[in-house]
Amino acid sequence: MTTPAIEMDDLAKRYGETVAVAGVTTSVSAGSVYGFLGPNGAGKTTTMRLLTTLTRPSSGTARVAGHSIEDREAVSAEIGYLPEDPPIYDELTGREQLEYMAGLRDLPEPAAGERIEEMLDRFDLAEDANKRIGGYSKGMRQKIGVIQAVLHEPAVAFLDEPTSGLDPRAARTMRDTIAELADQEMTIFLSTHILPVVDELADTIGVLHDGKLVAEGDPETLKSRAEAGESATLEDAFLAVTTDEEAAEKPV
Ligand SMILES: Nc1ncnc2c1ncn2[C@@H]1O[C@H](COP(=O)(O)OP(=O)(O)OP(=O)(O)O)[C@@H](O)[C@H]1O
Repeated sequence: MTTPAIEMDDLAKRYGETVAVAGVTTSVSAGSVYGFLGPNGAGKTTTMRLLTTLTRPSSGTARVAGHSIEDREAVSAEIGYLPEDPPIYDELTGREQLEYMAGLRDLPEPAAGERIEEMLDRFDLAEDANKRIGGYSKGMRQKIGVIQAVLHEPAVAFLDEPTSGLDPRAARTMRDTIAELADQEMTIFLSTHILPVVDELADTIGVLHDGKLVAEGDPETLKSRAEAGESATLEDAFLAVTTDEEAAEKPV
């Protein structure tokens, strides 16, 4: 059996009184797409920040690409991360930003340059690549953010709402690209509120609610658990497992 790309063991994070992640234990197979769902405030971003070593757990452990998240340097070398607000410089052009990232990652030339051009082309950015990012639309910034997260072909890519701000054509390109990267054995940890995206791409879905993993399985299994029967959608399944039972049981 191959080592999982991500392993979490009772991973938890508290901010004062707030329990953001309440002890999550699971693993993600290498080369798979893991769809990470949950209502606002469920703890998805915090989990991704823990796995990408941007914040340290209050308790519990995790391993990413075989390295403990305590070893920031080792994990960083193996991952790419698209956060909600991608770190890009307004004063650079799109091409310069990607070249800068390739430099930080020590990517060899000419392969790096070729990959940058291929990605710019794929995301319809070639014509604007020499313009400053400061003048880019939200969708164009998002494309640069995603490209720089996967440019170095990391073992594991953490993508937070990768289709955010994208028009339908660009969103299609994004979904195709994610599927292609997974085919090339990249593990994709995908957090989004857009359920059809997860339904289409994810091999496994995990649903976080109040910091706890309340459901996990492949899309079809999750749907079959929803009460709506055979016609159940992922939305039905999501709503079923994230309803706050205490609140629902309270008399009105
Ligand atoms: N730096 C922080 N300091 C204090 N509380 C925080 C911090 N980061 C997150 N939290 C709290 O932890 C909980 C989980 O937040 P998190 O951002 O991880 O949720 P999320 O699932 O990503 O939500 P969304 O879907 O809205 O992005 C929330 O109650 C949030 O207020």
